[in-house]
Amino acid sequence: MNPDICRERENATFNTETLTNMLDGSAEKTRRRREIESLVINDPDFQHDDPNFMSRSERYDAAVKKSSQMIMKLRDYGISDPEEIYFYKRTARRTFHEAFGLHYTMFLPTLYSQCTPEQQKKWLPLAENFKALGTYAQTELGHGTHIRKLETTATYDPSTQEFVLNCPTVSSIKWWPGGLGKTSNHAIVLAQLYTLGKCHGLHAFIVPIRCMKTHQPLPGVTVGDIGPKFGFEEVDNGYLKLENVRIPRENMLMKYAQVEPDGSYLKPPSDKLTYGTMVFIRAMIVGESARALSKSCTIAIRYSAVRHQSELRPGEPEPQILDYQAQQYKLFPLLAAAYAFTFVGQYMSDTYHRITGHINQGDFSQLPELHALAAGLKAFTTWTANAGIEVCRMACGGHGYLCCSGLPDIYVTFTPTCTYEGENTVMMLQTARFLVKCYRQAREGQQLSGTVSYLNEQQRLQPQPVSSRPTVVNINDLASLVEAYKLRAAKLVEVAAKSLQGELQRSISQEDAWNNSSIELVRASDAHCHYVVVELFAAKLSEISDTAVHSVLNTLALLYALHGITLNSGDFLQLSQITQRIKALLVEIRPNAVALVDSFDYNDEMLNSVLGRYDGNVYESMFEWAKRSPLNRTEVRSFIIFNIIQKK
Ligand SMILES: CCCCCCCCCCCCCCCCCCCCCC(=O)SCCNC(=O)CCNC(=O)[C@H](O)C(C)(C)COP(=O)(O)OP(=O)(O)OC[C@H]1O[C@@H](n2cnc3c(N)ncnc32)[C@H](O)[C@@H]1OP(=O)(O)O
Ligand SMILES: Cc1cc2nc3c(=O)[nH]c(=O)nc-3n(C[C@H](O)[C@H](O)[C@H](O)COP(=O)(O)OP(=O)(O)OC[C@H]3O[C@@H](n4cnc5c(N)ncnc54)[C@H](O)[C@@H]3O)c2cc1C
Repeated sequence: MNPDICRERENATFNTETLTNMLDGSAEKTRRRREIESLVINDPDFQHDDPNFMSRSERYDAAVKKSSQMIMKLRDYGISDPEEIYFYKRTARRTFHEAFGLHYTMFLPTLYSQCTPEQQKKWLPLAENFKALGTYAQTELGHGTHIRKLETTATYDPSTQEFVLNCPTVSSIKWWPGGLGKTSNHAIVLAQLYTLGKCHGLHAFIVPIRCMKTHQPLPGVTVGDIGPKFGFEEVDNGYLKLENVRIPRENMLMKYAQVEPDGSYLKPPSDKLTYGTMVFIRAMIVGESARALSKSCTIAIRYSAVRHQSELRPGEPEPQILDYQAQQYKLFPLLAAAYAFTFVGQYMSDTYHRITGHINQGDFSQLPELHALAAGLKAFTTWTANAGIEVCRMACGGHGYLCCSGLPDIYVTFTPTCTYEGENTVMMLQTARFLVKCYRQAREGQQLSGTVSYLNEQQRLQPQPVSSRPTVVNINDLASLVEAYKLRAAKLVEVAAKSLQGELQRSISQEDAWNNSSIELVRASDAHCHYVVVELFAAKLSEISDTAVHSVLNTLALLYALHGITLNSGDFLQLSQITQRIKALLVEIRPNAVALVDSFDYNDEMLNSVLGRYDGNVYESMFEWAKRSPLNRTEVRSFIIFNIIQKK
């Protein structure tokens, strides 16, 4: 064990186990999570080669093998609780995606949420037993964001009681779905429904694409892999062209909208229910942001504790790079964000399950808020985490650029979360749409509840000009900082609403007014989400009874809130003390930095980083890793070089 890292742990002011238990929910939950993780870590079947030394095809094959092994083993162990399955899989996957990822994250959830009981009876046993291996095929070459314009059609033929599916143009070819290229034999296809000559918009259909016996593409189906990408090398994101593919009427997901045998159409209670799976994944991605950022911080902070570089004082030994204020300023606000997002992720998951419970009972009243919250927080947390991973990588200097640091893999695997499941700017604009609507309702005297209830105060604040509103009062008091964020959000929602109003007064169309105000609208959403994160972090503190843990998390929460103010200082009144206070907080956090990342409790196998190793023995491991590079298998690799040298 590296002596520096041992000393860091000895000097921590709190018990890491207590904090880990809190993050997991209880000591028992920590015990069970670790038990599940050790099933993977101690399993010789999961000691695969490092994917970085494999070709793309080898990576895909290994990912398929791993996915099928996971299915068998989960069955053998009798693990069926979704959360426990998730723990098992994320340990086995490590930083990467799994070959059957879309089957779990989108195909199955769509079947659970959008099938009638009869459809569930047919499809769930097939899907849960992996006979029907599925993906979610929505995006087309021409459209990913604006899904109302998708071109794939499903036309009902009452004479045979079938839908006929077609991708009529090049731009309508389905493009991107994970697991579509080579793995899946079924797809949930989103298509424009036509019945009795009328288009009823997007609906979801279960489409068999490959033979369940031979795995060959079915007649009318052209399907394949879209080629190498920025990351996701083990995933066969695919294309799909459907030409007169017939499926039975029962293959339309009919929990909400229905097509009767004679072709008559029954409307759903809300046409946005077809978008339900996207809301689910957006809600879950918030927690994924926390995990990607906490892993990156674990690597960068542990490494910064063992890396010595430069001189602080002449003649003295080189200090740990974690002692440089500039290094702390890069990493500790990210560490604080990782904790904040962990709590926000838990909140988002709870909120999703609570509101979907109401939706299942027929109460759709909270759907708009759920959509706005999931869209906004997905965008807010993925943007921050995405940028933060890169900061962590650069904070490791040159070694951060090596794949064995783990950071490049975390980055390329995480960065598409800013794009998939709703491009982030577009998601922020969806949240803004909700906020502006709420703002107008509040102005009309309606009492708002939930995360937007602060907009009720617009009325009270109305006579005051925006610039004279109170701002940060006490920079050491979290409640006061929450208030400052609340006022900033209220102010920026008002600015956006007024911009819209101003544009409309110039008698331009609603749509153009919206486009001309989109910078203000995105800023309003960003401010709203930032407020929600600070609020939830502060609320979490009130649940913590352990004094030492409370104290260190309070320091992190203050840093998160104050750092956010300095990044957006134009929106707050500038307070000269804030930078000084931030510097003091960095000093406070310094002795606990390693213990705070230890509390995330990532074991070495999951972290997969030579720089972030628990024992801090980074240099020995880097050398061992380098020796395994395929280029080192022979001393003379390229005979071209050899020939050149010989000619000289
Ligand atoms: C911890 C333990 C846990 C245990 C369990 C753990 C298990 C799981 C673990 C999971 C780990 C995670 C990792 C994931 C990795 C997976 C890889 C994923 C791969 C990626 C897959 C994909 O990438 S798959 C394609 C996604 N592709 C989009 O994402 C398209 C975006 N594009 C749109 O989504 C629409 O195009 C867009 C823009 C809204 C406009 O839609 P539009 O034109 O129809 O609507 P308008 O804008 O006109 O709005 C009209 C009104 O609809 C309202 N509204 C709109 N949407 C609504 C909605 N969803 N719900 C309610 N209301 C909605 C709106 O608010 C308006 O309301 P109002 O009128 O009242 O104002
Ligand atoms: C790794 C990966 C996996 C994926 N997996 C799947 C999958 O399994 N299934 C599936 O169906 N899809 C999948 N996708 C596709 C993904 O959902 C889309 O790429 C995503 O929804 C964004 O759509 P787009 O590509 O059309 O971007 P575009 O909408 O073309 O975005 C390009 C730019 O235009 C801007 N823009 C677009 N519309 C607006 C607007 N209204 N206002 C302001 N700015 C706007 C955006 O902000 C962005 O800057 C995947 C994508 C990736 C990268």
